[in-house]
Amino acid sequence: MSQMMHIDNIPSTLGKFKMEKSSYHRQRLYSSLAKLTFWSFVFIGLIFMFFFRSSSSSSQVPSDLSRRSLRTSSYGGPVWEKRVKASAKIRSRNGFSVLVTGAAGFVGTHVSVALKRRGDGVLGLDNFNDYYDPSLKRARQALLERTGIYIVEGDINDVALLKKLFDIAGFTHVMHLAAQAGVRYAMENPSSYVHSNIAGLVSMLEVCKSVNPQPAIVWASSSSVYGLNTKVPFSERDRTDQPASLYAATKKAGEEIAHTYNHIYGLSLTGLRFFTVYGPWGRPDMAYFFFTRDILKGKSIPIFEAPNHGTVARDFTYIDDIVKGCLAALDTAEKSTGSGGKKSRPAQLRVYNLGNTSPVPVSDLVGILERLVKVKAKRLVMKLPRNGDVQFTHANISLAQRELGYKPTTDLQTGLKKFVRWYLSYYGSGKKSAH
Ligand SMILES: O=C(O)[C@H]1O[C@H](OP(=O)(O)OP(=O)(O)OC[C@H]2O[C@@H](n3ccc(=O)[nH]c3=O)[C@H](O)[C@@H]2O)[C@H](O)[C@@H](O)[C@@H]1O
Repeated sequence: MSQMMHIDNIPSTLGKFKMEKSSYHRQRLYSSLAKLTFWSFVFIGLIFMFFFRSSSSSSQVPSDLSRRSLRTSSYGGPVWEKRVKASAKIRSRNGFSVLVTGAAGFVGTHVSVALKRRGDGVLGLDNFNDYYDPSLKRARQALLERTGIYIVEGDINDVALLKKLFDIAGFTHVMHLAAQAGVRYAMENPSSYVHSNIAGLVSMLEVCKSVNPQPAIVWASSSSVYGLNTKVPFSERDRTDQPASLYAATKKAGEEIAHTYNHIYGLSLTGLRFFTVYGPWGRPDMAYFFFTRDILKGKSIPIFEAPNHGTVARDFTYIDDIVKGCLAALDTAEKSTGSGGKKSRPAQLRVYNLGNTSPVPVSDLVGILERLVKVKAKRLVMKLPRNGDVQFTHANISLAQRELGYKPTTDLQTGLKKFVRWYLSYYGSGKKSAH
C-alpha cells in the first residue's frame, strides 16, 4: 500500500515535473514552517512545565502530599550551615550529636529538649505538614529555639538534604520520630502513610547506611503492630502479623525494613513500640486531647464500645516516661558496624515496648477529664467502628525494664492533670480552643 502511493506520486513528464516541483517546494516550505511552529510550542510548553513543577514542589513529593506540607525547603548558604552546626554541636563530655526527625512533633519536641538539656547536640528536621494544626508545631518550634535547637524545614524523603545535614554535622545518632501517625486517618489518606512511614524511613536508612561513620538509629514503632493479638500483656515475642490498620501495617513494615538494613549494612537499629503517648504539647488528633477540647466546648464526645458493651481500653503512657525510654535507648545503642555498603560484623537490632502496663478504659479517661476540667461530658457511646481501632492495648515492659532500666512512674490521673494544666494555659478555657 505505501509502495503504491509512492509510485503514484512520481510525476509523468519533465515539464510537469518542473511545475510540480516549485509547488512541491512551496508545500514543503509551508509544512516546514508549520512543523517549526508546532515544535516551538512544544518546546516552550516543556520549559514552562519544568519551571512550574520545580517552583511548586522542590523535592520529589507527589502533589497531594506536598500540598499538606508547608515547608519552604530553602536551605543552604553559610548562615544556614552555621546554624545547623551550632545546633548539632556536642556540649558535654561523651555527649551525642543527634538528628531528631519530626522534631516539631509531640514526642520529638520533648525528646529534643531533654537531649539538649543534658548537653547533647540536637538538630531537628520537620516538614511542618498540616495533618493537624501547624501553628501548634510552630509553637513547639519556638520552644525549641529558646533552648538553642534549630529545626530544618524539610522532608525525610529529601535524600540530598539528609546527606547535606550529615556532611555538615556528622551525627552520631538519629532519633527518627518523623511519621504519619494516627490510626483512623489511614483510611482517609493511605498514601501519606506509605510516603512517610515506608518511603521516608527507607530514604533515612539509605543515607544512614552510606555515611561514614554510620550513626546508631532509634526510631518510633507503635503498639498498634500487635493488631488483633489477644494474648495480654503484649510481649515483644508475640505475633505482630495481624495489623488492624494500614498505619499499623506501615509500622510493622518499618520493623522488617529495619531488619534488612541491620542485616545487610550493619546499621544499629532500635525500634520503640510506643503505647498511646499523651501529655502537654500533645497531638490534637488524639482522643484525650480532643475530648478535653470538646468537653470544654459542651460538644458531645464519641466513646467507643466493643460488641456486647465490651470495654475499650488503652495503656496510656505519659510523655516524660516515654522520653526516659527514648534516651535510655540512645544511651544503650551500640555503634553501627558498616562502611562502604558492607557490615564488618553483626550489629545491634532491638525492639522494645514502651508502655505504662496499666490499661484504662476510655470511659474512665473521660471521667478523669470531667473532674479535671470541672465540666460534665456529653457522652455519646457508640460501637467501635471498623476503622483500624483495636479493643485494648497492654504492654509487657519487662524487656525494656531489664535492658533500658525503663520504669514508668506517671499514672493517668497525674499525667492528665499536667496535660489539662498545659491545655488551659495554651488555649484558655474555651474561647481560643484547639481545632
Ligand atoms: O499506641 C499507639 O501505637 C498509638 O496510639 C495512638 O493511637 P490510639 O491508641 O488509637 O489513640 P487515640 O486515637 O487517642 O484513641 C484512644 C482511645 O480512644 C478511643 N476513641 C478514639 C476516638 C473517639 O472518637 N472515641 C474513642 O473512644 C479509641 O478507640 C482508643 O481506645 C496514636 O494515635 C498512634 O499514633 C499511636 O501509634
